[in-house]
Amino acid sequence: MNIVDDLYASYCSAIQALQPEPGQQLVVALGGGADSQSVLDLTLRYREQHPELNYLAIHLDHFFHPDSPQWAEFLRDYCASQDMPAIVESLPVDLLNRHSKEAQGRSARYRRLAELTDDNAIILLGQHLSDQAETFLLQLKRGSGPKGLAAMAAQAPFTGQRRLCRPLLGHNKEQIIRYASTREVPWIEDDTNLDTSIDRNFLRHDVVPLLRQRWPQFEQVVARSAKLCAEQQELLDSLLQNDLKQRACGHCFQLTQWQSLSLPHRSALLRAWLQQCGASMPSQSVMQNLLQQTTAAEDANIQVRWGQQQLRRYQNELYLLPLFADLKEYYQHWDGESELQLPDNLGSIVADPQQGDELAISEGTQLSLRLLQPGDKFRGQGREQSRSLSRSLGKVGVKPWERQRWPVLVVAGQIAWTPQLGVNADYQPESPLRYLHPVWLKDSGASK
Ligand SMILES: Nc1ncnc2c1ncn2[C@@H]1O[C@H](COP(=O)(O)OP(=O)(O)OP(=O)(O)O)[C@@H](O)[C@H]1O
Repeated sequence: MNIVDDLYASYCSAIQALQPEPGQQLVVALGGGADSQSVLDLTLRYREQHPELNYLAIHLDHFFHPDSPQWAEFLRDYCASQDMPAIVESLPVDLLNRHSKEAQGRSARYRRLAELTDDNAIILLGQHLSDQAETFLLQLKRGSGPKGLAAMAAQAPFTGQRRLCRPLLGHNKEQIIRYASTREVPWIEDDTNLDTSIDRNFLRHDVVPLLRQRWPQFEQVVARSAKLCAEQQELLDSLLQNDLKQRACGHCFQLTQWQSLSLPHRSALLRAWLQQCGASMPSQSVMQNLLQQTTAAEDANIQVRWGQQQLRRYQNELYLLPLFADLKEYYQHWDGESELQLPDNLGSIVADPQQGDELAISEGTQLSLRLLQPGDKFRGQGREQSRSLSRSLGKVGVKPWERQRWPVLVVAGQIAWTPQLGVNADYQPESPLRYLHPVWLKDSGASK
């Protein structure tokens, strides 16, 4: 089969595998290079036979190259000449030092692609066999396991019901160039792709050609390894599903019978849970630390942090939480009536005569809110003696990290009220004149 028919046959089977329904969006993510321009050309051919779908091309200009505005213009005109509906938009990226420019462009692009497309759109990307081999080698260089080495999937779920589809994944760069040249498809040559200080370009220009010289099938063979890794990962994920269902409940994870599992089993379960929660993956060393801590005694005070999240343990459960702000100094006056917004997603304090505890105050006294401090004492109603407020909260099941962020209402310098425990029996207002009814409205997620 010649390359023009061969590529089209692969394209058609990739799309058919997704069984698009009439009216469904087929979106070409257009970079402007030979790869995505070929995908666009294949899509135009497919449209002739399948007018029942909705077609769209999207190009997002990150201004990474001085010529990029001209490229955007060229792509807009080219799509118009082919009668292809197109969105060509600027998407500048605020570059952070931690990640490569390309990676940051990609994640900004994916976010915007999700916003610009229907919830069940099929988004077509131009990545091919040579990209796959490079991705595999990049993952190898990072020391990844099967999940990373699985590289790119021919089709993968994306946000909502959307799917990502890479119809060129079975063909290498030369074949795509041959296709584009034969079909007289114009494309943009980005000279930054020649910069071998970028890891991917180094592999593309200096490493893979050498490997192919010796082993002409190198890219195909690497793609097979990637596929095997993907299959292993899929199998592992399905084997873990049952156990995960029993252990995981949202952002909480049961450690019951934890010691009876092997170390790799524990590690795979924790990773699967974190992924299910949408958390960023911890590094190998953070993972090791976490595994060590989860096998410590049940009352061990586990606290493992990475990125913007932390894991804490309470009894036999692990909790995935955001990092908390330091609120030791937090102090806020309250008029006793209007809603008082607490910081760091802690919700608010309101007055609610239907639900609030009845707290007597004298006219003109100062009310203020702060968070629990070490040494705070509290005497429950009917109790003979005051005791540590933190311990009293612990007795009613408030978790240690919640206690550190627990609101306390102070009236004329005395702890008068705190959620869950109510009015402090040691608090004695002079000539009480009115009643407050404080209630804590927690934000969801504030004290999971
Ligand atoms: N600026 C962009 N706007 C929209 N989609 C893009 C853009 N850049 C790349 N893409 C899509 O993401 C895929 C992978 O990105 P990558 O950076 O590897 O592209 P590339 O190989 O440089 O671009 P091309 O496929 O256009 O040759 C591309 O094949 C294309 O489908």
